[in-house]
Amino acid sequence: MASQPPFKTNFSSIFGSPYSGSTNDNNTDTTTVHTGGLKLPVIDLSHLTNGEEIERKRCVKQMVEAAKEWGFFQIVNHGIPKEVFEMMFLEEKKLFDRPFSEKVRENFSDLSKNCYRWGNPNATSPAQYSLLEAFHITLAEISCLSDNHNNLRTTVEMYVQEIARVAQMICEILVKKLKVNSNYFENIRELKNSFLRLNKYHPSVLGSEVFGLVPHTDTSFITILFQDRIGGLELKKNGQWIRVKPSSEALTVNIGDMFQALSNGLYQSVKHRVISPVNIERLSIAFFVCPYLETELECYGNPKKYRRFSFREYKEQSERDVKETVTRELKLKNDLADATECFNGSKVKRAPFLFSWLVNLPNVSKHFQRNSTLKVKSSNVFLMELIRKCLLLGALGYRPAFLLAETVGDHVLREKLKKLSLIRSSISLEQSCTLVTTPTTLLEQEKNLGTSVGKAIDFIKAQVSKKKGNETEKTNMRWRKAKTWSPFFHIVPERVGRRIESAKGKLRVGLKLLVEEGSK
Ligand SMILES: O=C(O)CCC(=O)C(=O)O
Ligand SMILES: [Fe+2]
Repeated sequence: MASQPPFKTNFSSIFGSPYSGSTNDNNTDTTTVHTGGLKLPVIDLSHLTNGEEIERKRCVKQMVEAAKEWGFFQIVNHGIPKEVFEMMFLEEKKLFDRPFSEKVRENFSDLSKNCYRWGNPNATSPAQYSLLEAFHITLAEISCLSDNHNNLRTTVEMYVQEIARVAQMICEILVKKLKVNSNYFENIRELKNSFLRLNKYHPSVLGSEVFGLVPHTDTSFITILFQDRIGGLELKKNGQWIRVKPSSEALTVNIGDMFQALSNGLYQSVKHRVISPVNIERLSIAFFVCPYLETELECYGNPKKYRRFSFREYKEQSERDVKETVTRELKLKNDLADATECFNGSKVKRAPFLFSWLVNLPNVSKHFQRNSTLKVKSSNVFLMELIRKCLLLGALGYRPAFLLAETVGDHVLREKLKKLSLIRSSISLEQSCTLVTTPTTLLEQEKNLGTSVGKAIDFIKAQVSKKKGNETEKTNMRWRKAKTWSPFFHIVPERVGRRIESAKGKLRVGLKLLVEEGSK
């Protein structure tokens, strides 16, 4: 019986069939992986136990620096025998090889209901879909693993024993630097909310825009990952995705949201993702050190970036974030469909030229991306145009511009539109507008209109400045900000995919909300 989840069918039922590898999302950002020059810190843990005091101190310093600078590091000589990993992988394989119909069954291996996850049923775009299946086993559940799978239980117990020892060492070092209450890590093996995640990534069959695991941060204090030799894990540093080299000797450690909060942002919970392997499967095992639900986290440092909050509170907030994002996403999709429909056909004839340009923008962008003979550098150029025109149209009082701003999804833009629309300009672009449909003619006409658009924008800027008195500089600054704003990271609701699975939200969003609510 087939063990693999029905990814293709599921994917097609969400996004339509057959999947062509091209979507309306400009958000996948899968191509910008840079590896040259940057090397993930590798920390030799043997210095902690065997080394001289000076070596021990150097090792501690390296780890703390890595947590601050990278939020990621690799550890070698951790003392876990390689047989432990081999046995764990064997059990993991056996588990994933069980028939799919069994794995989805409630109480499979006496595990809890949501322990087996695959794909992402809540994805609203292919870029939110993860081509993986995973078992999520909390420490509390290990002892419940059924006797029928005794090997699994004993192997998992052994693995957790070993990995928790290493986690204990790392957490103690990291927390010591913070001068906060270190009770959080008294006995990691007893933190029943901590969990193992067994991941199996399937070869990319749904197109290059679909991730193995969508970009996310971990909710944990720290996560320790063991992976096979296939690779695919990438982390984000200075705006670039960097590949983490797999190694059978090294474990990869990353800082999670809880340590970022505890350290008042000193340690970084860094965004990471997995690119689907090509023609091969990939296995990994992640151990997440998490507090008890009722544990209250208080950050170190002044001024405090985050108020005191419990882990439960954080998780619940995150779940709300996820729900809202999904609802918002679906609403935006419908809005865009409405807007497109509205401006297709006869109605479009009455629409101003710029608006039809806007509606066609995603297609235009794709067209030029594919056609290298045209001198358009990237879809960024088009998206910046989209923003500029949204602003302009909003300023001229066209309500649909709000819809498109919503679709772009950036609050700076929306706020700007709200303000600008109060100042009705007398400029009418409609006079010079004719309906256009093809990307080339659109661009040509846009070029012809270039100067008047520029003038209109200048006029609006002047109006805004006048209205705000001597706030011209401020306005210009906001304007520059809107112009340099990168749309990619706002369009991707990265919270949705992985976070739905793990019921967690974006630290930036989740904790910011907490701060705001708590700033009394
Ligand atoms: O499998 C990997 O390389 C990363 C897994 C991961 O990030 C996770 O499970 O949160
Ligand atoms: Fe992760």
